Amino acid sequence: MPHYDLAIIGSGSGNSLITPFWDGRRVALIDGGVFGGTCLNVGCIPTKMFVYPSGLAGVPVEAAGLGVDLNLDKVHWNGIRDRIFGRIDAISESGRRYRAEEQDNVDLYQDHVRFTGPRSLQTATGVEITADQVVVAAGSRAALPDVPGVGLPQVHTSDTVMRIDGLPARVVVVGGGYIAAEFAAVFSGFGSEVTQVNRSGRLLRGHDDEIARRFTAAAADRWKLELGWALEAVEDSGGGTATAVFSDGGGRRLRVEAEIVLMATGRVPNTDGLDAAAAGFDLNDDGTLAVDPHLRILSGGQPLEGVYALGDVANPYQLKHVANREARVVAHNLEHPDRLRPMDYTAVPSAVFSTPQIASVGLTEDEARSGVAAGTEVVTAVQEYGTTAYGWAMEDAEGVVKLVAERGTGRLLGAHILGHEASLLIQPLVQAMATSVPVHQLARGPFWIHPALMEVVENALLALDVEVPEDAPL
Ligand SMILES: Cc1cc2nc3c(=O)[nH]c(=O)nc-3n(C[C@H](O)[C@H](O)[C@H](O)COP(=O)(O)OP(=O)(O)OC[C@H]3O[C@@H](n4cnc5c(N)ncnc54)[C@H](O)[C@@H]3O)c2cc1C
Ligand SMILES: NC(=O)c1ccc[n+]([C@@H]2O[C@H](COP(=O)([O-])OP(=O)(O)OC[C@H]3O[C@@H](n4cnc5c(N)ncnc54)[C@H](O)[C@@H]3O)[C@@H](O)[C@H]2O)c1
Repeated sequence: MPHYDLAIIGSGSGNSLITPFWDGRRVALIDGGVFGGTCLNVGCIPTKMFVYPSGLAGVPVEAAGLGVDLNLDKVHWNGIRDRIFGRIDAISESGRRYRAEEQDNVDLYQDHVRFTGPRSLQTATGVEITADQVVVAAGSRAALPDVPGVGLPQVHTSDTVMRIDGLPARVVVVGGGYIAAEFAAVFSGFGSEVTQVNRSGRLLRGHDDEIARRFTAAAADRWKLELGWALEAVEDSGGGTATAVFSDGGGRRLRVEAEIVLMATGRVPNTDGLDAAAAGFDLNDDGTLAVDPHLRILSGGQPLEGVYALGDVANPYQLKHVANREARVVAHNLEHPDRLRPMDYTAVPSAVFSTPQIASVGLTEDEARSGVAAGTEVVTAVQEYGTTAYGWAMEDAEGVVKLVAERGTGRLLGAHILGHEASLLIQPLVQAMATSVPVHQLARGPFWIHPALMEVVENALLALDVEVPEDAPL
């Protein structure tokens, strides 16, 4: 039975745990899927590599409003696809080869594995592995609705839809979250006829109401949007197409035929395949592994020494930058068991790379108004891109920055941006929240370049009705 100093389940964020510290120590890296995990192979990276050219395909429409006539001649889907995966597949394979063939101290097991105890594992092919320390970085997977027809070849998840052959004429996108928003924009930008169908009456429901409402309206301007329909079944319509059938719960049916039905209905943590019960691991209600602030897995409410979890299998964010930070914390704690460091989740931002783009950090207005300690006053400011000089240059009628702050202290509680490069514009606000810089200091301390689009953030900060100390920068 091979014994290791460290066993890691998952080669996504888990792969980065193998620092030079482990040279000369024995490490087992175990992954039953494609080497490199979700973000590299089927997640953040390929999606954004489709988002960017899809955005370019939309430039003629934007340019026409500014007096520049451009024509879109053709979208080479297969060429784009092959360029993307030509790069990604090579990175995955070279990472795999490095661990499997070039690092003497690392054994790569390309196999599924389950726990037989907190520090003992068994692979699907029967190899028993034990280790002094263990990290579970097993990620999450797409959750498919339990309806007839989900197994049809026309039905895809984000795992498979990026590799299809040829740009589909019609796509049905089921869901109203991140993945639905991004793929609806990608396919519609490239010219597919997209119908997005969502159960509830609003897209991106976890976001601030103002942003979700504006995004829902913006989406309806760009592609067909059907709200308030629950998926009942997918039927084979013959000729390579399928029909997604939805119900409004009151006897009405919606039938949408398309070449591709994309299920973007959430992701579930991969805890079920690990036999967490055999190891005695505690689970949260959402199925993630329960961990302490040092990211040690809990068993009966107590942390297990040297047994850690990180990423989608252990946090509710399902974001790569969160998994990366957790990996740095776990890497430190594995190497310094006598000086454990906690994970800090202050000001976790996220972005939806749709059209328009959305970025967000901290509390929504509703959360702030219901959650902030009694006696503190919440103030908000909404600033449209179109009120700034750069917004005029763009003729922007959609972009908006919404800020939520505490009046007395000037503490920024949340920031929500919809529009061009929202994921970039939000970063100074993330910085301010992470380092506790109050609104008056951020707005008036640094210079803000004129007339950059970033002025919309400066103006939103200045518009917040917070108390400004007398000695604040002018
Ligand atoms: C379409 C899409 C787009 C996304 N875009 C973004 C984005 O723009 N920005 C962002 O921050 N996040 C994005 N995400 C989320 C991001 O990809 C994940 O949060 C991140 O990849 C999670 O990393 P991880 O290390 O926790 O898990 P993963 O990278 O999923 O790694 C887990 C690995 O564990 C392996 N594994 C699981 N169970 C077992 C087992 N029992 N035995 C052996 N191996 C096992 C799997 O094969 C997998 O390779 C996106 C996700 C998707 C699906
Ligand atoms: N840019 C990014 O950071 C990015 C991009 C993509 C994915 N992600 C991560 O991946 C995770 C998963 O993305 P997602 O979009 O699949 O999940 P999500 O949780 O964002 O949205 C799921 C959607 O599916 C709907 N839904 C769930 N079950 C359904 C059913 N049976 N029938 C119809 N609709 C149903 C929900 O109402 C919701 O609108 C996200 O939470 C996100 O953190 C991040």
